[in-house]
Amino acid sequence: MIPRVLTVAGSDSGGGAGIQADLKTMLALGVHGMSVITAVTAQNSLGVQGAWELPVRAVRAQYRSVVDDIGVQAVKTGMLASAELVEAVAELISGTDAPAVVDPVGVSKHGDPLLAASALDSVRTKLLPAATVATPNLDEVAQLTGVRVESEDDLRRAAGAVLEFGPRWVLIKGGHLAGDAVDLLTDGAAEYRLRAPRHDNRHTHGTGCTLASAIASGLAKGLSVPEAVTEAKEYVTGAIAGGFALGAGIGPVDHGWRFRS
Ligand SMILES: Nc1ncnc2c1ncn2[C@@H]1O[C@H](COP(=O)(O)OP(=O)(O)O)[C@@H](O)[C@H]1O
Ligand SMILES: Cc1ncc(COP(=O)(O)OP(=O)(O)O)c(N)n1
Repeated sequence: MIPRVLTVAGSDSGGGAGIQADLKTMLALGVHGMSVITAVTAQNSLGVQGAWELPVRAVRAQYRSVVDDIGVQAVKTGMLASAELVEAVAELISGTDAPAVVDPVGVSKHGDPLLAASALDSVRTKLLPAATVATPNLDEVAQLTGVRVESEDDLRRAAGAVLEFGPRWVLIKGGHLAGDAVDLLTDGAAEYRLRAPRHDNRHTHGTGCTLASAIASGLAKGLSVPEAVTEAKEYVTGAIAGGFALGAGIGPVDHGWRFRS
């Protein structure tokens, strides 16, 4: 049977990040993608013009509809907007027998907030402990732990600080550093550095969502965490190489790059 992956995230009207990026990634990687929408954003290549979260009961209902009938082999979480939604989703994924990839989305590439400041504590104490893999970027690491990553040498310290909150694995995304795009994956014992050449392409909208969804897709297929992250890194690197100049600002990555080569 086709592996089934559920994304619990916000909608990006521009189609580059959020639910739209997740479902495109899942299609490209050969799994059946399903969605629980937590919030709707009015968003394009220039930023986020508006955001509206859904009631907790609407999120719970979507989740139950999917999990209780269709079933899931992996869950990915993205934009959760508020403390109430973070806590509800943490409870839902904790009660589901499937690995969870938690992308602790804080702000968009343009600096627009996608999570209330009052929700940070719930992310630390409820959501991260429920994660099989947490995938913070450097801004999210700083927000959650206070650790500022200035160079590749700081990645291990950042990973240690996130692991303190209880995820089984952490992938620190070094995409915002200069030089090669280096990410660090560790469970506190094993450590992997995933390195890719930096593509000089400003059209990188949706990189984090794409990477996390690709990891969830690999886990749903039965890959180990290091295998799933390695395959996901290759996929997101190809998507960034093909990023589209759509709109006047930062365009989306190319989720369909493998269909074009
Ligand atoms: N210009 C780039 N070239 C190659 N890889 C990149 C580039 N920018 C980001 N990445 C990679 O994309 C993935 C997502 O990272 P990042 O952009 O930091 O996440 P986020 O979208 O959450 O800010 C990581 O694997 C990172 O190393
Ligand atoms: C609805 C929504 N969810 C998440 C994000 C952030 O996505 P990310 O992949 O980190 O991409 P950038 O915003 O950093 O380009 C979002 N923008 N919208």
